[in-house]
Amino acid sequence: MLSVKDLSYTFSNEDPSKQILSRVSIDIKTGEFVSVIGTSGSGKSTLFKLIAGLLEPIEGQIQINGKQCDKRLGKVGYMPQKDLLLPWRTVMDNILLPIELVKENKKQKMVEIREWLTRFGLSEYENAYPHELSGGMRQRVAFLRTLMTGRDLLLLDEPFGALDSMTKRKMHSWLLELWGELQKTVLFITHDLEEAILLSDRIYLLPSDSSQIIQEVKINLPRPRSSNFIYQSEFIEMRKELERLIHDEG
Ligand SMILES: Nc1ncnc2c1ncn2[C@@H]1O[C@H](COP(=O)(O)OP(=O)(O)OP(=O)(O)O)[C@@H](O)[C@H]1O
Repeated sequence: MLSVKDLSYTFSNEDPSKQILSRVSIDIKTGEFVSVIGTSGSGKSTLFKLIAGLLEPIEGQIQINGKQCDKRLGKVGYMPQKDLLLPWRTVMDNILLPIELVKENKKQKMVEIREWLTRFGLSEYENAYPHELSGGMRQRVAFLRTLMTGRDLLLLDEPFGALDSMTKRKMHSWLLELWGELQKTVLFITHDLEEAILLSDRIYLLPSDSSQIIQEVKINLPRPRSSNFIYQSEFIEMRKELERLIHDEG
């Protein structure tokens, strides 16, 4: 579904040697859930912006569905780190944004969105404004807006980073159930190792120094998983292994 090959990027035109990403390669198969972890500033969000088409690489290729994709904007569902809900638009109008952009039939989509809002426990908030929502609710609205792009590949940039641990656990169960049902392909940024192991089929570890290579870890743990899975010995072993890798990398 997604193939990134030898991707390099720098924000500095004066000093091209100051690369944020250097020859990064990743592959995501259809239906996979893959996380990207790495220290702050290692270039995770930059990688997502490159895949989404908001930035252009200085080197390397990005293929979506087997095709080299130079015009990538709108080809993937992208949920940025900040939820970016427009404060002057209601929940419904925020979710309708991607539909307005491609000039689809809004009335038809509203019926579908109302069904999703009910499933997301937000049916009473259709006409609420973002400031009236809790953090978890805002993330669900932002996720629903990403879903409404209709894209099969979703890039989720640290969607639960700002949530308290109880809400986060609820959101994990919610996302695991939804992912199982929707059969979307997900690329997910997180700083939380437990979250990465619980949700993912594989994890990419982005190096803090762009001269080093990206590492890949397979999460060979059975599915379906629930949020209680984190207490099982195989999960704890996996976490130890990941911590060892991160420690060695540092
Ligand atoms: N628009 C920009 N102009 C210049 N430098 C930038 C810009 N955006 C990001 N950077 C720099 O690029 C590097 C990578 O940033 P990026 O946001 O991709 O990191 P990240 O791994 O997602 O970090 P975090 O985990 O803190 O979100 C950082 O050093 C950052 O300061």
